[in-house]
This record gives sequence, structure tokens and C-alpha cells, in this order.
Amino acid sequence: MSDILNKILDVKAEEIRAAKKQRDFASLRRDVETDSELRSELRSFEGSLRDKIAAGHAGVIAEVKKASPSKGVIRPDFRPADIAVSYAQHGAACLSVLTDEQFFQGAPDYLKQARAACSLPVIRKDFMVDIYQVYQARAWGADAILLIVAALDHGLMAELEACAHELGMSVLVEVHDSAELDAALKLKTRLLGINNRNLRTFETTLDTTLGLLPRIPPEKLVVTESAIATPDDVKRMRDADVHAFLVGEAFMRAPEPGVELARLFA
Ligand SMILES: O=P(O)(O)OC[C@@H](O)[C@@H](O)c1c[nH]c2ccccc12
Repeated sequence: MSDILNKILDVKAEEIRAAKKQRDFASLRRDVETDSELRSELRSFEGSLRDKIAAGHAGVIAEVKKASPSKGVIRPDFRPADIAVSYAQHGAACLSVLTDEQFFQGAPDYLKQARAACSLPVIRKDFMVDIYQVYQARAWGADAILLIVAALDHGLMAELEACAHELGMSVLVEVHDSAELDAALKLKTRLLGINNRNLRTFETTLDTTLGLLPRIPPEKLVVTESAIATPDDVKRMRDADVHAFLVGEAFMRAPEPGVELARLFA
């Protein structure tokens, strides 16, 4: 199997090896655990989403993404701090910042810049396969991490989740089908992402979210991810009682990303 997800995971393994050589795990961990300022400045990712929804709004996780493997460069004029400010001004609940460099042209620095420019909680959007990356995320200021079920076995996934929770971060677990949902439901996190994009084929359909909904226990907060592009898409989801959204491309292609957010979710 040489699909894109496997390619990405190979590159991740290499990146993590290189990062550990630059800064070993014990020292990274010590720095994160002893930095009381870092801890006190944590922002509640899940709390922010739930607050928006409780107030009757959509809970929008607005993505800061320059490029993707399926679409190439989406936003050539890419200024993360400006994008973050625009999102915050127009009602985003949270930010999602790509930190993967090779496939999404992201960077740790983009996460830091976006977070410093506003007061929204931020998720590190990357392919997490090692505890080291969870500490990295926190060291950069992330308030949440993404765990992709398709990329992880259960034991490792539970370990990454426990580590994130110990550090005070929220965990968004991402699924694409029923078997992945079974695995995700064994975790503690209540944030359940349903990716409408198949990470192996790039195909998208909102039916992925609608199809899995009946199997999701009420305490879970469903986040519909990817391919939300029109007010009609939003309406379809909200009519089905899905109120949390992760949106990237539709915002990134607009001149003023926050204005597009307001338009899509008006
Ligand atoms: O740009 P879109 O179609 O609005 O999608 C956003 C987000 O869901 C997508 O970037 C994403 C969902 N899961 C991921 C996992 C890794 C990288 C990226 C993603």
C-alpha cells in the first residue's frame, strides 16, 4: 500500500527521529512540565466550542492552511497572524493550524504566530504518532491535538490521548468510517471528528457525517470536518443536529477568511 497516508506516516517517522536528535525527549518534556506560564496560559478548546454551541451558534474551528496534498497551494499570500485575527473578529470558536511542512506547507511557527495574534484556542493539525509530538505541540502553545484513527493502533492512540489530557489539552479524534468509529469510541475524549474526506483517496461527501451520526452517543460532540463550502452544506449539517465544523479551504480561498466564515455561517 503506497497511498498518501502511508507516505505521510513514513515521512513523520523520519521527522520525529531528526527532531529527537536536535532536542531529546527528556529535555523537551522537562521544559514543558516545568514551564508554569505555558500551563497557566492554556485555552480551553473544547470549552470554547461548547460555549458557542450553547449560545445557539455554530462552533467553528477555522483552519489556517496554506496548501494540501490534494489541492496544492490554496493560499499563496499566507499570513497566519492576519488570518487568525480575521477569524477571531468574525466569530470562530477555535483555530486549527497545520504544522506539517512537507505535505501541507505548514510550520510550528505558524501555530505560534496565529495563537499570539488572538485569544482563541488552537489545535495542532498534524499526523500524531509519537508522544514526542504531543509535548512539541504543548511547547509551541497548542491547546489541543488531533488523533487520526486511520493512522494509529489503539494502544498508542490511548497513550497519546492520556498524555495530551495530562498536559491539559483537548483531543479531537478523527474517524472516517464505522470501524474507525468503534476505535474512537473507546477513547475518553468527547470531541469526535468525522472527516468527510477519505485520507486515502481524497474523495469527499457530507454523507460520511450523516451516515455515522446514528451510532454516536449523546455525550460526544461531533465535529464535521472537510468539504464544507456553502451555506447549504452548513444547513444540512445543522438540520441533522451537527453544530461543530472544521473548515479550511473555503475560508483560505476567500480574500478575507473571517468574512467568508461569517457569510457561510450567517
Ligand atoms: O479544507 P477543508 O476541506 O475545509 O478541510 C479542513 C480539514 O477538515 C482538513 O484540513 C483535515 C481534516 N483532517 C485532516 C488531517 C490532516 C490534515 C488535514 C485534515
